[in-house]
Amino acid sequence: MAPTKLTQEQRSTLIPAGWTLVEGRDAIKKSFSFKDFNQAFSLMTRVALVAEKMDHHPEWFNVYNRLEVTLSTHDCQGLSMNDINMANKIEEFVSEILKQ
Ligand SMILES: C[C@H](O)[C@H](O)[C@H]1CNC2=NC(N)=NC(=O)C2=N1
Repeated sequence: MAPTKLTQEQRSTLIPAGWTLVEGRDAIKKSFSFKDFNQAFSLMTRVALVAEKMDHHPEWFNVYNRLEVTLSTHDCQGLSMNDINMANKIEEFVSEILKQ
């Protein structure tokens, strides 16, 4: 089924901590900072595998230990539950990596 845009109610309750709305488009973003490139790329490889499984892909920009992630759903031109699910998955991986 095609994804649908989140309602205001869903936006206010489901967007995880630290994710902010992007200006000028219906998307959320968050910046992460790791110890080194190895940690940043470790997150990216984990996310890449999940993205393929979910058929939902992040936009991201990486420089060494820093990663900026933007989530939005092209199929509905805005935020959908796929973005919430992906953001939660990213948070889970980040906390695993930061524990190491
Ligand atoms: C054809 C394919 O299933 C779609 O284009 C998928 C792939 N990955 C996707 N990723 C994102 N972020 N949004 C989408 O709408 C999307 N759609």
